[in-house]
Amino acid sequence: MASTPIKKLSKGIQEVLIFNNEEDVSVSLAKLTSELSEKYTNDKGKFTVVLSGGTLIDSLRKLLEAPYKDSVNWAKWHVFWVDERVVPKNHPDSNYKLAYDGFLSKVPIPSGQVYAINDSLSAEGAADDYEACLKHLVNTGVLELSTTTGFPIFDLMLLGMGPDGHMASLFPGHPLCQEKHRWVTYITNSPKPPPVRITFTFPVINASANIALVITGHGEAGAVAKALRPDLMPVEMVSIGGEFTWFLDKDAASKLPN
Ligand SMILES: O=C(O)[C@H](O)[C@@H](O)[C@H](O)[C@H](O)COP(=O)(O)O
Repeated sequence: MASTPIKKLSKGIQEVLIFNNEEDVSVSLAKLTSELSEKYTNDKGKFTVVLSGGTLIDSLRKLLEAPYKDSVNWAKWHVFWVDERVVPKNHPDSNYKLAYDGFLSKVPIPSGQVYAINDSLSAEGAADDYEACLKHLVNTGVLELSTTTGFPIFDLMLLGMGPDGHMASLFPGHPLCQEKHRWVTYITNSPKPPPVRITFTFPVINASANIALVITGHGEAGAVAKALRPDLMPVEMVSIGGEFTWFLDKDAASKLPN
């Protein structure tokens, strides 16, 4: 049974659906995911899905119930992680373990189509290895590349956002947010523990065909309000082909972070 949003907003091309409670979010997320699974499976014979950690996995629980558990064509799913903590796969901090225990162990996705990180490598090695895995999957036809950007296109990314506004392991103000070339990179000083992680970069996130950003609970309310503030200042609407440089004195810049 689908649940109806109590409110709809839009932010540019992004649609924002607000539900009465987390249960309704979960119901609606299952419906969207199963519809996209059917569409991509029918069109291309496969469905590439990217998971995050956090509360997202629990929000996927309705997919484990009727009608989805038996109607979704799980054999066509290919599962990836937008970010992963560099810990053994059986460690309590592992996003793989979180997803396996709460979701993947309960549906018949072939194990060869679940792409966990190599947990025997360093962060740098694991990021290189995961990027090589994605490139191999491009060569075997599981993933396609965007003809405009050259980055891999995933059918659906299921993402969360932290109270500080981070998504994947891309934290506000961190230089990794500026990465333009790598598909997968690593961080050794994540503000959210554990500190050592690998993460997809923004160009890969931006190449995805669909993103469901799932945010529930009071903890993230401040970050949501900041990200969705309705009023763009006129200066934020300027978009030019050449360079646009701000010249500020220290007083004018005094309320900026750092
Ligand atoms: O490995 C991680 O830390 C997660 O992938 C992370 O990016 C998560 O998606 C957000 O922190 C939101 O987490 P919550 O849903 O628990 O707020």
